Amino acid sequence: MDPTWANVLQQVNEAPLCSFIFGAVIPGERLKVGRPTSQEAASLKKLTTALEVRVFLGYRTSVIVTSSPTPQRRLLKWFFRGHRPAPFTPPNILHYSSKALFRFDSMSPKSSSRLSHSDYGSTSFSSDDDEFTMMSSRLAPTTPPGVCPHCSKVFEQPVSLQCGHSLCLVCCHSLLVAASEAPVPSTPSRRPRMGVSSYVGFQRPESRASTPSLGNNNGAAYRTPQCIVCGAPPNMASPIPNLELESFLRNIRTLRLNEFPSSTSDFDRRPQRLSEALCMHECRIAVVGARGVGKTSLTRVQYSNEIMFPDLLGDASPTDSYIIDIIDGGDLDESMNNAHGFIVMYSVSDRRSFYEAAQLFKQLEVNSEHNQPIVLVGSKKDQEKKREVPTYEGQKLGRAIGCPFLEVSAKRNDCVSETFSELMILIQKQQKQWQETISRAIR
Ligand SMILES: Nc1nc2c(ncn2[C@@H]2O[C@H](COP(=O)(O)OP(=O)(O)OP(=O)(O)O)[C@@H](O)[C@H]2O)c(=O)[nH]1
Repeated sequence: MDPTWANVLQQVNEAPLCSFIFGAVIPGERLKVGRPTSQEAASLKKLTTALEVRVFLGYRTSVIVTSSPTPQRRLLKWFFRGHRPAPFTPPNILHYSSKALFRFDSMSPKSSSRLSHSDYGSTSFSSDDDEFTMMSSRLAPTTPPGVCPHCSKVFEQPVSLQCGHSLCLVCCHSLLVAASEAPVPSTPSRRPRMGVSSYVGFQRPESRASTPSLGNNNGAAYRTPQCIVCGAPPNMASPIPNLELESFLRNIRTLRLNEFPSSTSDFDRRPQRLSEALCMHECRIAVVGARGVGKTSLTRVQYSNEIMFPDLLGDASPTDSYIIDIIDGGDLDESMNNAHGFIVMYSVSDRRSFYEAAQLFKQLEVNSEHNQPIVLVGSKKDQEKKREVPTYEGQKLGRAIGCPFLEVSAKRNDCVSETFSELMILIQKQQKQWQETISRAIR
């Protein structure tokens, strides 16, 4: 498919209702499309509204449109480069960083997955992200991910309604009770008709009294209330326990960000963050180095590799989840205050950049208040013929300043994930040490 908006629009237009659209702001290598023109954006909005699907698109957006529901697994695998085995397990969908956000929405309300879009909600983009959101106008404002749209608290015993949206069991019950207590508009009594519908309308008075949880509407006994997210009508089928969501919520470690003495105050203030709802860790990694050493390339390759690191962290529990925000270049002074860790880069084919990396270390050592962990990286290791800095010099510098050293190639995707996971391990260790120090001081 030619990666143009005209093509994407055509695909969306032709896609049957059971199709899926995946939108992401990961700078994907395939189907990379630029910002749509206002006309294209308007057409897409019209289409997505008609199809009742929310699409999060933006600059550097990868869009995958498929006309069949079956290749979901393959597409997701492709999307995550096969790093995660099962699609539709919550971690696949929830793992994102503010700069690499993955959204999934099913156009089919009766999706095979019980994990509906409301379970993950919409995540507000930070104002500095050059992105925009197009939503179906028929949908109510969504709650943060993992939060019940009725009580606005993290789900407890979530159950899925027939439309696919979820509520806490208690909320579901109270909505039913409220519906049953609401005055029923006086309508002329209908003559009972033959068939299933007439049976539905009929209920013994004693059974109604004995089941106060059932909502009623002109005599019909409902077990699921009207959906407060999409307005789907009440239903006589019982809600289904959303076991996948429940087990995911159970597994999320409830380690609050504010337990860390790191500079997360700005994140704390952001409303409706995933971390607020589910208490995930947020972590900023600054990639610094001389011009042209490959900072952006490394960042991009890492984002398209895999976004989260729970399975890479050596001694971390498998439920540890980090939202990684990679700061590419940027102001060093600001990074020294904001970042939780640094990747200092030089290019193995540029000796000058090696000297600049050594200078950067000095700056970080002198000026950085938080003593953030650092990883030294020699980039472009694939350029063997142009090499100006031998490996042993990088190792020597790493030893001298006491930080891990790796040579990487963004071009070949060699040692990129390892670099980030190495740094994540150090950051995690440092945060644990801080925590212990604090709890000792409090005791
Ligand atoms: N051969 C090779 N080239 C690379 C690699 N990584 C980056 N490059 C090339 O190096 C050049 C600079 O890459 P960038 O990622 O833009 O470097 P940067 O450090 O972000 O540059 P500035 O933002 O200008 O400081 C580009 O032409 C890349 O294609 C690599 O691993 N191998």
